[in-house]
Amino acid sequence: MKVLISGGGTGGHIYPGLAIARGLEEEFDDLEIIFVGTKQGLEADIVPKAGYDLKTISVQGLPRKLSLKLFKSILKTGVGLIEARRIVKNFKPDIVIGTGGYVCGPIVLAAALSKVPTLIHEQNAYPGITNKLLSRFVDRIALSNIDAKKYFKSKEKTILTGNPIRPEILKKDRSEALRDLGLAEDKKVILVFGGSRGARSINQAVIGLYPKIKRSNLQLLHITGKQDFDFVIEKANEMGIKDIERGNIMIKPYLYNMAAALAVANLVISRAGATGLAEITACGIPAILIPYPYAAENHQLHNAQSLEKKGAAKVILDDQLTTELLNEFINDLFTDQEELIEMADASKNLGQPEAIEKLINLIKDLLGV
Ligand SMILES: CC(=O)N[C@H]1[C@@H](OP(=O)(O)OP(=O)(O)OC[C@H]2O[C@@H](n3ccc(=O)[nH]c3=O)[C@H](O)[C@@H]2O)O[C@H](CO)[C@@H](O)[C@@H]1O
Repeated sequence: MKVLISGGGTGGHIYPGLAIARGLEEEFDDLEIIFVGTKQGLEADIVPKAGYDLKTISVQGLPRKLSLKLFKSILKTGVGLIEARRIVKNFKPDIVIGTGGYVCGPIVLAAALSKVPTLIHEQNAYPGITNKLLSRFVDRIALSNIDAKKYFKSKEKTILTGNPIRPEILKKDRSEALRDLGLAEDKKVILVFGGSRGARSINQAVIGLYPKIKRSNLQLLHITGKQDFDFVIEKANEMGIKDIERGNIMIKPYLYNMAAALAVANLVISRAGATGLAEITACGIPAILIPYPYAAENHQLHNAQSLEKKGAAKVILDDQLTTELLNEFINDLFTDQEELIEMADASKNLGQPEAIEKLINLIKDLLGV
């Protein structure tokens, strides 16, 4: 069976595609999978590292305003559509799956026009523009959140599946993960990450925690995002925290082994992207969430509040984030372990580890196998 998966731009769109690929591999023996993305998106780095072939097309997001840039983008999308048609014609997929990001536009459209079965997956309660446009052409629209349904005209095509998690995330053993990461067995771990690209405001507030964490019996695994890594290291050096791989603080630009990080985390501090939250809850980790304030329709605030309401997370607004406030939250949570345990239970209750199975069943239905 040949499967073409497209999703790109940020990790939140790519990892659900990788989860589907892994899920299909567990189900089918005779499988050929390729991914389609752009050279500029994070997929160009992540997908080959995950062991899959990535074909690229030239496409870029359309600016909302009338401008020369809009004209150029339309032209590029036209070229992308020709490239996408060629890929579909040559690869002859049995199904094409889009997991969001503008790169899915040409490839899923080219497949639908060639009568190849198509499925798109929407991670957010507020759908992305590409998925909204594609919804008219595709066979099925898988949703992570039922709130997204109202935004799609073809409601009969929608089906609630949840957000698929890479199977390795659910299987990772904590002791093995601690060894993989080089962290100590006897200290609790706080995992910090600002989505797939990092978050400057979170990094700045977390840097302020270093001196205290250094002296505490907590360990900090701080994933800064590639852009901020040098800046964070410089600040750490200025604070005299040179031995960054030892004194309770580990700083990384990006982690390809997120399964290990999630297996060891006793608390997560992060943005509130839908894919990250699906992983955090599937692993039952309590969280302090700082939603990205400029996400479309403020959907990260919506994501974060739905965890907060169920007792799985604390929410700090980006403009109120300070080292002192973070410190206070961390102190309270690690002093009152009972609350941390309750939050972990609430988080676990929200997790949907079965989402991957639902998606695989949907794919099987579409293929009639
Ligand atoms: C700014 C913005 O609009 N962000 C959107 C983007 O977030 P973003 O791309 O940041 O996605 P998420 O936070 O949802 O997920 C991050 C993903 O990257 C992985 N990861 C992260 C860091 C790392 O070092 N290694 C690693 O593997 C995580 O395990 C997770 O799978 O897509 C999400 C899903 O459509 C949306 O909900 C977010 O609102």
